Amino acid sequence: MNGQASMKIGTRGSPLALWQANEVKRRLHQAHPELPDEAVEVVVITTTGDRIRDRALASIGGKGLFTKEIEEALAAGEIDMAVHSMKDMPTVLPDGMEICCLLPREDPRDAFICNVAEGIAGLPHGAVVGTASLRRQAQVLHRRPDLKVITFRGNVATRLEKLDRGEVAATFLANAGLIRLQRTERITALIEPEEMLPAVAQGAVGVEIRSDDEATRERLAALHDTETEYAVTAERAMLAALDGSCRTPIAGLGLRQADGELWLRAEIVMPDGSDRRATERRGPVSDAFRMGDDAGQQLKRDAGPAFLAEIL
Ligand SMILES: NCc1[nH]cc(CCC(=O)O)c1CC(=O)O
Repeated sequence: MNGQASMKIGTRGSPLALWQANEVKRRLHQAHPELPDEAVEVVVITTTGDRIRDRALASIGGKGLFTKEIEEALAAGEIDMAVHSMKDMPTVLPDGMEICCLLPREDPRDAFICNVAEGIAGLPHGAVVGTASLRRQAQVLHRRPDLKVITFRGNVATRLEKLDRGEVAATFLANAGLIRLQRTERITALIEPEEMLPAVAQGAVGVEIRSDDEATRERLAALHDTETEYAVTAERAMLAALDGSCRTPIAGLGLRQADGELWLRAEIVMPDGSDRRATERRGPVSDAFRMGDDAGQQLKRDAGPAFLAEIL
């Protein structure tokens, strides 16, 4: 930071994004108590993804719908850092940008929210489930081919209202988001990874900077969580090997085991639930990237061109 200029944190304006940006601000002040409150400023940036409300994001295609405008502001020096849900981050960042900091990961599990059943298995035959996530759609249809999945967008509050109006029997949301927005009272059940493997990097918040901005990098170093880095590195390497994104039916979760090894599980599922490929790896955390890349390559080989054409 030079002179009197404040550090600017760029973020989307959704309640969840704002919470995450303010959490980075809070942690910056905690790590650097000498920083006055006004030295760190949260700047809201509207993205293409925020403007599109009426269509399934998956049908629009293109990566980085929620990151493009924010990265442009970062490149232009209008902001000094961008706070993102790592789940929504493309695997390839623009030249000159990097994620230098990951906050300690929140619970990566999905939450099942429903007014008529205790879990997926208890849903009535043919029940309607709402989700905007191709991954959740594919996974729930794989388990329950009789269910009907409809596209379900909007922020957390909007989705819960639609559920209460009976538009759908159930929906899924990331537990991490519900915890951050203090809406966990709406959770019917948390879904174990064995039942529904979460999205790559779900629950992880990352901070992106310009690679040449040493001052901001140093400030953020105190906030970085290496445990989160191991898991997210393996998961994102797997996603990158498949050339996937948060809009593809790909799931992955790295967990540190009691013996210190990293355990990575990964799966790809046909959007209609009709087919699934899964693999796992165990190894030292120093191999996180290689394990993820290897798992992704294997899923690619196992699936073959026809399967891949359906999911990418
Ligand atoms: N794609 C939207 C999105 N991006 C991150 C989260 C939740 C928070 C997180 O995973 O860190 C959500 C909402 C959801 O999937 O329920």
